[in-house]
Amino acid sequence: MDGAVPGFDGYFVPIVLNTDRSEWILGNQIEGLKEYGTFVPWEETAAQGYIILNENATAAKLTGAKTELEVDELIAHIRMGVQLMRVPLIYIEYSGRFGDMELLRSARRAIGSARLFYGGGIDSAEKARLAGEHAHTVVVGNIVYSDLAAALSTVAAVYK
Ligand SMILES: CC(C)=CCC/C(C)=C/CC/C(C)=C/CC/C(C)=C/CC/C(C)=C/CC/C(C)=C/CC/C(C)=C/COP(=O)(O)OP(=O)(O)O
Ligand SMILES: O=P(O)(O)OC[C@@H](O)CO
Repeated sequence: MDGAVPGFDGYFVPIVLNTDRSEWILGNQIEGLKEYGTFVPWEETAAQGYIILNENATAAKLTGAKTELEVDELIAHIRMGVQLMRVPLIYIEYSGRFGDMELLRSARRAIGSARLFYGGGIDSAEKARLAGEHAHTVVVGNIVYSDLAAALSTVAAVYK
């Protein structure tokens, strides 16, 4: 619940789409809303359909995510989020390693009117460029702490 800090431009609330553990689909979110619901800036807040595809990521272990998704399963998860749950964005999460760009390409084809976010293993401009070919938004994580220059180089690679 550390993210409930006022003053940011926006807030994303993740809903893990590829887990059977209900606390990561709605349980923790409801607990959060019980505590902070009155203060949430709804105009700047959106749900995020969160699909975790690296089995070694902390988030995958914590949530018991089913990370081995075939293309048709991935597309079904995206449609569940975008078409049935109406989330405005899907986050393909590979935190800790660079992901499968063919899967990302398939995700983009299925995304409809939602936005596609990608995160995981972006440590160079080239990897950012590859992910940016399919994702609307590329998220940079650990490289910010280990190599700031490389992290900054990703910006121009995506916004070209
Ligand atoms: C009042 C105010 C300003 C509010 C703004 C915030 C807001 C909208 C609050 C509303 C209340 C609410 C709904 C809160 C959400 C509560 C909550 C905790 C929901 C669960 C979120 C969720 C489903 C998360 C799943 C993903 C997950 C478990 C991520 C963990 C990430 C993690 C531990 C990463 C570690 O990364 P790292 O150390 O780099 O390791 P890896 O390399 O292995 O990734
Ligand atoms: O640390 P990395 O592997 O860049 O991952 C970033 C992001 O996907 C975390 O949500």
